[in-house]
Amino acid sequence: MIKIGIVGGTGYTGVELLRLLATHPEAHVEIITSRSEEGVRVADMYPNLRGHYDDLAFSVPDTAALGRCDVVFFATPHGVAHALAAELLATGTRIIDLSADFRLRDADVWAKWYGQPHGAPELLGEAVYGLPEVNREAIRGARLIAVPGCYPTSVQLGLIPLLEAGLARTDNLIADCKSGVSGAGRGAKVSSLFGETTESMKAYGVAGHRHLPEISQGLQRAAGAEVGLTFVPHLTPMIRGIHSTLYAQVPDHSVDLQKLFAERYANEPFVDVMPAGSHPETRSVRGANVCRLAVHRPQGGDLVVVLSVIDNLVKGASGQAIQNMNIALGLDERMGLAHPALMP
Ligand SMILES: NC(=O)C1=CN([C@@H]2O[C@H](COP(=O)(O)OP(=O)(O)OC[C@H]3O[C@@H](n4cnc5c(N)ncnc54)[C@H](OP(=O)(O)O)[C@@H]3O)[C@@H](O)[C@H]2O)C=CC1
Ligand SMILES: CC(=O)N[C@@H](CCC(=O)OP(=O)(O)O)C(=O)O
Repeated sequence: MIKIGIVGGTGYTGVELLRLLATHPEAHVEIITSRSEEGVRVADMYPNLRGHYDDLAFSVPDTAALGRCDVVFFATPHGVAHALAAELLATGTRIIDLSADFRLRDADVWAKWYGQPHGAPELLGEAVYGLPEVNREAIRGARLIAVPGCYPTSVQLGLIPLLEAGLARTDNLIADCKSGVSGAGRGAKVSSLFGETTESMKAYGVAGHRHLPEISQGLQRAAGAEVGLTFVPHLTPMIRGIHSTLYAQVPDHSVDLQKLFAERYANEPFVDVMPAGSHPETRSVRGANVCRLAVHRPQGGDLVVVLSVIDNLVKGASGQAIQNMNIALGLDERMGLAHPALMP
């Protein structure tokens, strides 16, 4: 069995890791940390996990104990993995980081967007960006994996077929994205209150959101050129899910876009290109490690619209993290992740 440690077990992505790993045939969670809930049994805090982790309790992070695990997931705010990664890697432990600590290649760009110096620039050369659909070979055997952000996963999967094929104009891409409230984490905040988020919707971060450089980095890699991207995230009254409506100018009408997308993702177990004319719904990916896509060319014009939906906590975080673990360890990529979504 693979010995697993999870740092940050009381957040939404931490408990989602527990839910998914409960049915993973090769994984055994040995350590789950929380500084605020030390000693509390996991099954007492999370009744949905009763019958699974009955002997497991939260403990404070202990680097020596984590270093005895085969894989440590960081489900923590940014900066935490920076502080512990080097020591853990030295013990031979693999790190799968759900935070943004190792997603950007450039430490100065990271510092600008995260408002603090990068805490481990010496590890950036080793860090692998864990989007399997573009980086599978590098993930195999990797010791330090940066799991992509939720918005970046949905936007990149939707636009890369057009960019890799050189079909989309790169100077005016638009990503109009809606997220459920769990994307903001489990910490108490006025902006996440039921009374603030129900029966209302709002944009935020229009002037610049920290996912902009991450998305741009991935799109530039796909396009082989600089990209101009407008990214507008929105908070919507749902718990889970991201719906991205993506706009790209595609002046070449000779290519069958439905076929292009279907072929690009033909061998991808967790990307579903829906039939022409589809409108994927967030509920159809709820709880599942899948991105559903639909490509449209309204009224036969130059503007192409791609619809992309994921569950922010699964393909946008914890499911993708486990997908990365499976690939890194040479397991079947689908192990523990094959279940369908909760809703039609
Ligand atoms: N929510 C989402 O949809 C997504 C989140 N992410 C990223 O994943 C990470 C976790 O997100 P999420 O689960 O929402 O976060 P939460 O805020 O819900 O949980 C954070 C967890 O980290 C622990 N923690 C906080 N500070 C420290 C610290 N200094 N040292 C050790 N543990 C700490 C907390 O427990 P305690 O304080 O008790 O120790 C808690 O368990 C973040 O970086 C987030 O940006 C990525 C993709 C999607
Ligand atoms: C709705 C909401 O607040 N979403 C978060 C992004 C989700 C997230 O956790 O960001 P990472 O993937 O980079 O960790 C935000 O806009 O900051």
